[in-house]
Amino acid sequence: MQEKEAGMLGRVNHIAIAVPNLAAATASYRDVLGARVSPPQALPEHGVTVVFVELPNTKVELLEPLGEGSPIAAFLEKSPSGGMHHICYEVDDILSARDRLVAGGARVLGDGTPKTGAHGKPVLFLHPKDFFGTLIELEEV
Ligand SMILES: CC[C@@H](C(=O)O)C(=O)SCCNC(=O)CCNC(=O)[C@H](O)C(C)(C)COP(=O)(O)OP(=O)(O)OC[C@H]1O[C@@H](n2cnc3c(N)ncnc32)[C@H](O)[C@@H]1OP(=O)(O)O
Ligand SMILES: [Co+2]
Repeated sequence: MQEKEAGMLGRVNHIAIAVPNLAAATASYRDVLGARVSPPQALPEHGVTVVFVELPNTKVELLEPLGEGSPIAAFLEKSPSGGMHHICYEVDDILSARDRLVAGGARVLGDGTPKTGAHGKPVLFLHPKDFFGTLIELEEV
């Protein structure tokens, strides 16, 4: 895979954890870990409902499946108690990042057209098999 141009990735926007029960996970982060947690956002176009745990230097996204055909259903079948699901890096220009990654041999999931993510920004996903078993999300900020 071609070396990515230096400086393509910005901050870690969030680390995502898939959970079987979002209300229980929210209560645990709020009441046991003492964290500030946003209200749930249902995102049917992504097949998930999410909350964000607000941290000083980044966020944790807790997500549970929403509706039929959720992209995280199979993940939770394999890991019924939940698990680390993806890491989201910020990029300045998601289309140029996509084109550079595809030119370098990486697989962009879906048809390569960015979707609007939980923060109302364009997002794309890169196949976990291309990045050491880690699902990568890119969010344009
Ligand atoms: C809230 C909106 C947005 C935001 O703004 O933050 C989001 O975060 S939405 C989050 C949910 N949406 C997505 O995850 C979209 C991208 N994901 C997908 O398209 C799929 O999950 C997938 C990556 C294609 C996997 O789909 P799955 O049905 O599990 O396919 P397979 O069972 O064939 O898996 C293939 C292979 O990949 C391994 N895998 C699956 N998920 C992950 C993961 N999260 N991390 C690492 N590896 C993963 C899976 O185990 C298979 O491996 P093998 O069994 O070794 O082949
Ligand atoms: Co995400």
